[in-house]
Amino acid sequence: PIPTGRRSGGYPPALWDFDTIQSLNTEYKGERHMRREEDLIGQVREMLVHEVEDPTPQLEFIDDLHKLGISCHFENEILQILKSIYLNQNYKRDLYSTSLAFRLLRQYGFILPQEVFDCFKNEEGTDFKPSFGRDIKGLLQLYEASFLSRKGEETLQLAREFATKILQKEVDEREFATKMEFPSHWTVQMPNARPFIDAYRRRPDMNPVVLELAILDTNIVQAQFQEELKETSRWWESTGIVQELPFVRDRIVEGYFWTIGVTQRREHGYERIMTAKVIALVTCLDDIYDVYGTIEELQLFTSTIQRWDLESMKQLPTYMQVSFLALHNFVTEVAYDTLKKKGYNSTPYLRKTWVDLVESYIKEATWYYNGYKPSMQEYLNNAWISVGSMAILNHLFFRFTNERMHKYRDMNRVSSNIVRLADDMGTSLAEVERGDVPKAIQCYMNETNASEEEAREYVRRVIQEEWEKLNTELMRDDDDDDDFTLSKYYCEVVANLTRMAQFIYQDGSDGFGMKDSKVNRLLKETLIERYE
Ligand SMILES: CC1=CC[C@H](N(C)C)CC1
Ligand SMILES: [Mg+2]
Ligand SMILES: [Mg+2]
Ligand SMILES: [Mg+2]
Ligand SMILES: [Mg+2]
Repeated sequence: PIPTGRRSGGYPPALWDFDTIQSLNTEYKGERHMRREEDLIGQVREMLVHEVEDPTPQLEFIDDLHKLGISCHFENEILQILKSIYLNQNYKRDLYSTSLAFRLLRQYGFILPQEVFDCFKNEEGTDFKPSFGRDIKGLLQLYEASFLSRKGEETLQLAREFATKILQKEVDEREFATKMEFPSHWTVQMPNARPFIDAYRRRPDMNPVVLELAILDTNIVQAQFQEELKETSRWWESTGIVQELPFVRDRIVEGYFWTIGVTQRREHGYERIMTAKVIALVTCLDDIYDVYGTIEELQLFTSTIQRWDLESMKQLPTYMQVSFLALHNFVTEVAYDTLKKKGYNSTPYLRKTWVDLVESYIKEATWYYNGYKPSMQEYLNNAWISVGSMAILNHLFFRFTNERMHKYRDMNRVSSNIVRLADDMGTSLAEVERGDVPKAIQCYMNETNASEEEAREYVRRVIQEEWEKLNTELMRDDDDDDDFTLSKYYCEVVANLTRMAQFIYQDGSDGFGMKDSKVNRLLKETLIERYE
């Protein structure tokens, strides 16, 4: 056996200490700024009109508002415009306009059929007409639209292949590589808003009122995020986990940053703070099982959590008592808030979430201890749970739906598969190096003798296929929701959690606390530095 326990995860210390976090400040809490923002929102609202001959400029405007991070102020107007385009089918029939309309309509729930692209295909319908190969602007939009495909939509598969083949040659390699990794549909909104504002302000068609609103809004929402981060940091400090478990990743700022990708809606502060706590607890438990606990201690810890009783704690080492009690208190706090808000007791479901998580952890720890190398499928059947996304989704579930659990099962699992694969693409080399169960890349290499690059290519293909399944679930328009809005919010956070994992672990790096990463620069811009 390979002894588990008492290793180091090699994780650098926290980048911000408690006092630094608590001292964060910004002038954008003042009434003056709120009034100016309301005035600018009113002016921009006037620009959103839906009785127009050619809706393409409006579609481009909606796309800009989303990427500038301010679309949430114009939700009703945007839905009105898209609904009228969907009903009147009055978008222009060129490749660019059709592709743009297709993507935005589907993203907002108006499911345009893939047949709208038939007029661009050859007589046999076997491919797109070669003449469209010269329309780079249209091809880029067609490429973007292809990421809205559901299972079995061959025309969109054709569209992606047709566009990719030509764009790879025509468009500057680096720019297209970025587009390949982050098509709009896979791009999370809030952490990317500031780079988009930077680009927008240099555009010849930049609208000064829209720009002023985007700049003001990013500073105002940062003030709100900072207050939520301070509250999260006070909780993290109060658990004493950093003192009692010095080997654990101290990443409360990165954990909170994750949540602004999950939901950027101003009214979801409670959900962001709750999710940041879940991420901190998941990370703490992950490091206990992966790095520090001996196999005997881990077995004891797992049975205490399965029994969920405070009595059996005394058999645990102190560091496990602290983390179990912190977890127990958190679940009690959340269940209490849900009871007050929704009138029912979610404790049994939340408990099961954490029991499922640690049972997936002890399975990996036992595999590692026995030197067992699971097949890719066997590994994933457990690892969609052990990555931790289900802990987040199950806590958010009770805030955003009044539904029965089974309705979202497929969507949850597909999202978690992608989160797991993205996590492994970014972290598994270091984890396996330090000593951890073989992750997706290693499992595939063990199973097929493939090289690491071939394994990464395979994982990227699986992520694409999983997104098609996710799109299929997200666009399922069964109208049995007893509360459509809450269900829409839940579907939104599932898609955004997926996007945020791809963002954090982008280009195969671990953005969760590696200070020189692009992710950390965007974190500082979004949470710490004011935007000039
Ligand atoms: C969704 C999610 C995935 C993996 C993260 N790591 C850091 C444990 C925690 C949150
Ligand atoms: Mg780990
Ligand atoms: Mg782990
Ligand atoms: Mg992990
Ligand atoms: Mg990992």
